[in-house]
Amino acid sequence: MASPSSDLDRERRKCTFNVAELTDIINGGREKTERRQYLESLVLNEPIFNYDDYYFLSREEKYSDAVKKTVRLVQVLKQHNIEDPEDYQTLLKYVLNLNLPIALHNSMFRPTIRDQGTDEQRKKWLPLANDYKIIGTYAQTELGHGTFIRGLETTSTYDPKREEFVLNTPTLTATKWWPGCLGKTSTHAVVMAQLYIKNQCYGIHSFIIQLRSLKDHSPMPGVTVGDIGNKVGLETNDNGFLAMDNVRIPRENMLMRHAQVYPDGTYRKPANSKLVYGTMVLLRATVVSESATNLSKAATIAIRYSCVRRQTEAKPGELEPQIIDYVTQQHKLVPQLATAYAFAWIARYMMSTYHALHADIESGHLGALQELHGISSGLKAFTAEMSVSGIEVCRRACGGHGFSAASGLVSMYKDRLPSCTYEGENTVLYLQTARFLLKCFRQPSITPSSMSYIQVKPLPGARWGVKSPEDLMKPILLVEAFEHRAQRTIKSAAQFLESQISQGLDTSEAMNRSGIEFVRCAKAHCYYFVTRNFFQSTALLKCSKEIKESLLTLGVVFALNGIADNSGEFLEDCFITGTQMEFVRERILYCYKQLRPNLVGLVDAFAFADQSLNSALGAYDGDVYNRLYNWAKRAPLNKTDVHSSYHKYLKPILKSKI
Ligand SMILES: CCCCCCCC/C=C\CCCC(=O)SCCNC(=O)CCNC(=O)[C@H](O)C(C)(C)COP(=O)(O)OP(=O)(O)OC[C@H]1O[C@@H](n2cnc3c(N)ncnc32)[C@H](O)[C@@H]1OP(=O)(O)O
Ligand SMILES: Cc1cc2nc3c(=O)[nH]c(=O)nc-3n(C[C@H](O)[C@H](O)[C@H](O)COP(=O)(O)OP(=O)(O)OC[C@H]3O[C@@H](n4cnc5c(N)ncnc54)[C@H](O)[C@@H]3O)c2cc1C
Repeated sequence: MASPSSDLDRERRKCTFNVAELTDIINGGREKTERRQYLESLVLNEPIFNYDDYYFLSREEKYSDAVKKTVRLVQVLKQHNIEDPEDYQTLLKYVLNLNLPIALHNSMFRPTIRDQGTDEQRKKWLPLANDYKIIGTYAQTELGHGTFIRGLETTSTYDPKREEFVLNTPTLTATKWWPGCLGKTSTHAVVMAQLYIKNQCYGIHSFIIQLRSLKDHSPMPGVTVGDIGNKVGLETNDNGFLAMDNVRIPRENMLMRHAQVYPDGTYRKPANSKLVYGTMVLLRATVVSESATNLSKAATIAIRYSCVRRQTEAKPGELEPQIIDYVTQQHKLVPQLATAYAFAWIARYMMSTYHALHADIESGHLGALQELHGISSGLKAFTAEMSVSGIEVCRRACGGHGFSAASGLVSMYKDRLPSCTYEGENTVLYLQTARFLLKCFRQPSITPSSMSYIQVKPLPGARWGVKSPEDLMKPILLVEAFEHRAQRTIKSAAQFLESQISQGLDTSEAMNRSGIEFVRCAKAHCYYFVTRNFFQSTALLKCSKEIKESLLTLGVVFALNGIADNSGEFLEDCFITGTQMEFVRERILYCYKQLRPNLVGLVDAFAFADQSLNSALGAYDGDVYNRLYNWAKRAPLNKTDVHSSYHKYLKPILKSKI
């Protein structure tokens, strides 16, 4: 048997490009790489951030361990004056392999105060939050409602006499349920509640509530709070419940940047009622980036392992091939790698679009709200869905060892799975994007330039200009196929809706009946958007010819697999012919062959620290079998040669039989 490490060494020698150059591209430049390395150096050598036995811990131990790590992380950040949120995100993404029990504090609580608080409120709360003197969460979802926010039942009633709001959980279904970090960690929460003034309801607004005493962490009077119990993954997080019984807060605790309640109870409504949903939009954009990072990790583990793992001698006596050399294995893993790169590029686009449109919104250009919502909803759903399914493909591609916790892929899958549900259930978000696409289809004036393609009506007899398999290496033709599919499905969804309305259905029922068409066109739009962005971004890169070639080939794999996996949608209007579909399959194989020498280089370029992968299968040195063996020996069941259950239960029956 060949040595696993020599297998990876050989793979690395075969790589045609400079891996460090690609790492810089992925990170966004040399300076960013150096910053990342500096941040890594601050934590990687600290024993507290060791994850070696993490997979053996119980849920409670995992939570407790995560709190310990969180506190140390906060100390490190303070010690080195690290305040830039980007640095914090870099640490979480590339270095620390866990969901912190302060995730919501940084990803939602602080941003909500920043975006929805007045200048005075920011001045009061942000220094406390930035310094972790208080820890907050975002409590919106209730037992009875998550998707339909307008249906939330928690009430916040203004008492003008005392200039206070009184918060209540009027029914069981009004109990806040699911908010991350709520159960045991947070001292404060932004609570979304229906605002009542003089018996009139003004809809959902945000209020800052103190949940726990800052002296001893016990729940505040009127507050019932706790953990909701075990769920799929996210064991380090204390997703919680919250019920409030006449909890009084000062008037100043309503976040009043957009809507105001004056001392006498006069209400001033926001310029747009959706401004209160802003933090969710930010987090949806963040999910795109998280989906990219995690799929990159999964591809790194599975591809390194597949170069080390050997199985089934082709001819008697010959060395068994590396499993990566089976084309079926390549067909599992190369598309995941291509998707990881496509998502890394779209994540960058999403974040810069978020910042640009958010700045527009801040300066009063509220038209940007629907554009940002339209783009971010679909991309959140699309990337979460493909990333989660891609992680599972990677896990299965590792065979039996993919089933072991030591692979790192089991917990990754479980921790990412909820991203299809939280921050807007995926179907619900696709439907939101579809609404926006249809609006653009009908109203050129509101269509942003990034979506102007929607205005071009697809020609009924349009045919794909691909004449040979070589043509499939041309980005323009690949993008054209996705553009055509998106245009056609948007048009067809609009026609379907109109046909329902013309049959006499009211708008909401017609929309419901059109839902499947809506989701179809939203997915088609997202595939087009991501493919187009991949080729556009890659074309702009200033890099070596070898890197550009590899990236373009990955783009072709992403596009061609998208066509092959959704072939019906391209064939049904005869845009693509059966012969062209054969070209597609042929070219996919060709691309796998082209990429084969560079697969390890392409995953090494993500530059994940071993600690952040926490995988016996995916470590840089490829020493898979020693790692698996040593890890198993440390399993709690192996602490003694004879387990206590032998003495308690097994011994009597074993003896009685002889
Ligand atoms: C390295 C850092 C890592 C950080 C990682 C952190 C990990 C954290 C982990 C988990 C956190 C999870 C947190 C949460 O889950 S918080 C709760 C999230 N909840 C949701 O997302 C709920 C989803 N529901 C909604 O968003 C909405 O209710 C809705 C489905 C969009 C419908 O809203 P509503 O009923 O008010 O609206 P209408 O249907 O009446 O639509 C009216 C028009 O408004 C448009 N609209 C809706 N939302 C928005 C928006 N946000 N912005 C702009 N416009 C919006 C909607 O499309 C309609 O437009 P139209 O033109 O069609 O009339
Ligand atoms: C791990 C995790 C962490 C979370 N963290 C937080 C948090 O920090 N803070 C917070 O406030 N919340 C949080 N949530 C709640 C989360 O945001 C909601 O669960 C999510 O928005 C989905 O809402 P729901 O549970 O009401 O699902 P439902 O809406 O009940 O969805 C069930 C099904 O109904 C369908 N459906 C619902 N409405 C429609 C519709 N209009 N059209 C078509 N189909 C529809 C959905 O597609 C889905 O198939 C978290 C949830 C999870 C799982």
